Amino acid sequence: MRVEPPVIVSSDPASFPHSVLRDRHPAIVERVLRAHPYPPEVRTELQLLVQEVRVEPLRADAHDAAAWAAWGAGFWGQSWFDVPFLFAENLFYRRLLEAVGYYGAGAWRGIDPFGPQKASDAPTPQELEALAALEGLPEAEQEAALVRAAVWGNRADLGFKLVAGHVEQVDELLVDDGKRMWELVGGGTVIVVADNAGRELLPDLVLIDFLLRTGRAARVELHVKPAPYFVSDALTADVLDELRRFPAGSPIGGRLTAALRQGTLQLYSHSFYCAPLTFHDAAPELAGRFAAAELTILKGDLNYRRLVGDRMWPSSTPFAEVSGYFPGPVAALRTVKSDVVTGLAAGAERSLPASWRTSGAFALVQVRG
Ligand SMILES: O=P(O)(O)OC[C@@]1(O)O[C@H](CO)[C@@H](O)[C@@H]1O
Repeated sequence: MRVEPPVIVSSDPASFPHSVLRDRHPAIVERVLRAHPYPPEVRTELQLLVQEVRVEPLRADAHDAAAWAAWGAGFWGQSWFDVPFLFAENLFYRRLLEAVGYYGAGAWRGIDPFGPQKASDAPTPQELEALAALEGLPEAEQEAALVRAAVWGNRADLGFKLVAGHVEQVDELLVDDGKRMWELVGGGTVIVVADNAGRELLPDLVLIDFLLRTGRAARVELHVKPAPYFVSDALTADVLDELRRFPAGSPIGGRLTAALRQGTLQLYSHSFYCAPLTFHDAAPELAGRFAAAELTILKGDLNYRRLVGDRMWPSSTPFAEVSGYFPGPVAALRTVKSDVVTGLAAGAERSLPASWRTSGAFALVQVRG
């Protein structure tokens, strides 16, 4: 049994997690304050959240106060920088929703604090056309192109772009198990666990259309977040917005809409997706879905961290070993935007630039059958 490295915290001022809490979270709040003309009491709550030194629980009347009290047991009252990074980030987004009254009884209930930001980063008609044109290629070429579009689409993460500025266009896949991914699908159910809306969700939808129209999947479940999260993560409303972006008469848009109506494409969500947990702790209902699927495709950096555990693994730790517990075949498609990496060849990282784990210039397509 491999000894697990400790769970990542944010205490080292030179570390990536520290920069997320110190720089990214205040920048996110700043954007939220600009996005909507929130009333004074909301603006005050948001400013207090940014200034908070020690993690505080949700208000007692929150619908999920008890769950959060348990997840944070042992952490309440500690510095934001000293609690696990995954917990701190999740709590930040949950507390942000509390501050803006997302679950409250008032008039701002259900208003997505990140909605205007998502809308301003919508895919262009040219991006839609380029993806639609793939249909003219031989199927093997479509398979390869769709995996690449889906993995690089993961760079369209607004939380990341907020502080990353211009991303180096290195476009290097450090691991490419794409072919193996296609060998795993044979006409059953495929689950796609979505990450970001907009420019990431678009290639994901085109991939789903390919799975369904070629019979590689009889049924696809698209898992979305139950609430606004990590700025640009996709909700049901974002999927519907995205479908409306396909021009009238677009075959892909038409097929996807029909698939939703027929149930061959099903939208699904679970509170787990906004909880400070890894897939090791997925609820039985969710784990059962993964077990029954022919393949689960996990999109994005955060889902990768949830899959292998938010730990500073040596990068040569075998991916199959750390994902072996996942209840079914799994493919992780992810642009590398945080410290957690597994599955590289021994010594491979020696030739990479110092910033390779967080620059968004590298990506992974990793599969465990
Ligand atoms: O999951 P995604 O959208 O690919 O990325 C989420 C992200 O931007 O946020 C986290 C840090 O705050 C990291 O996991 C990653 O950098």
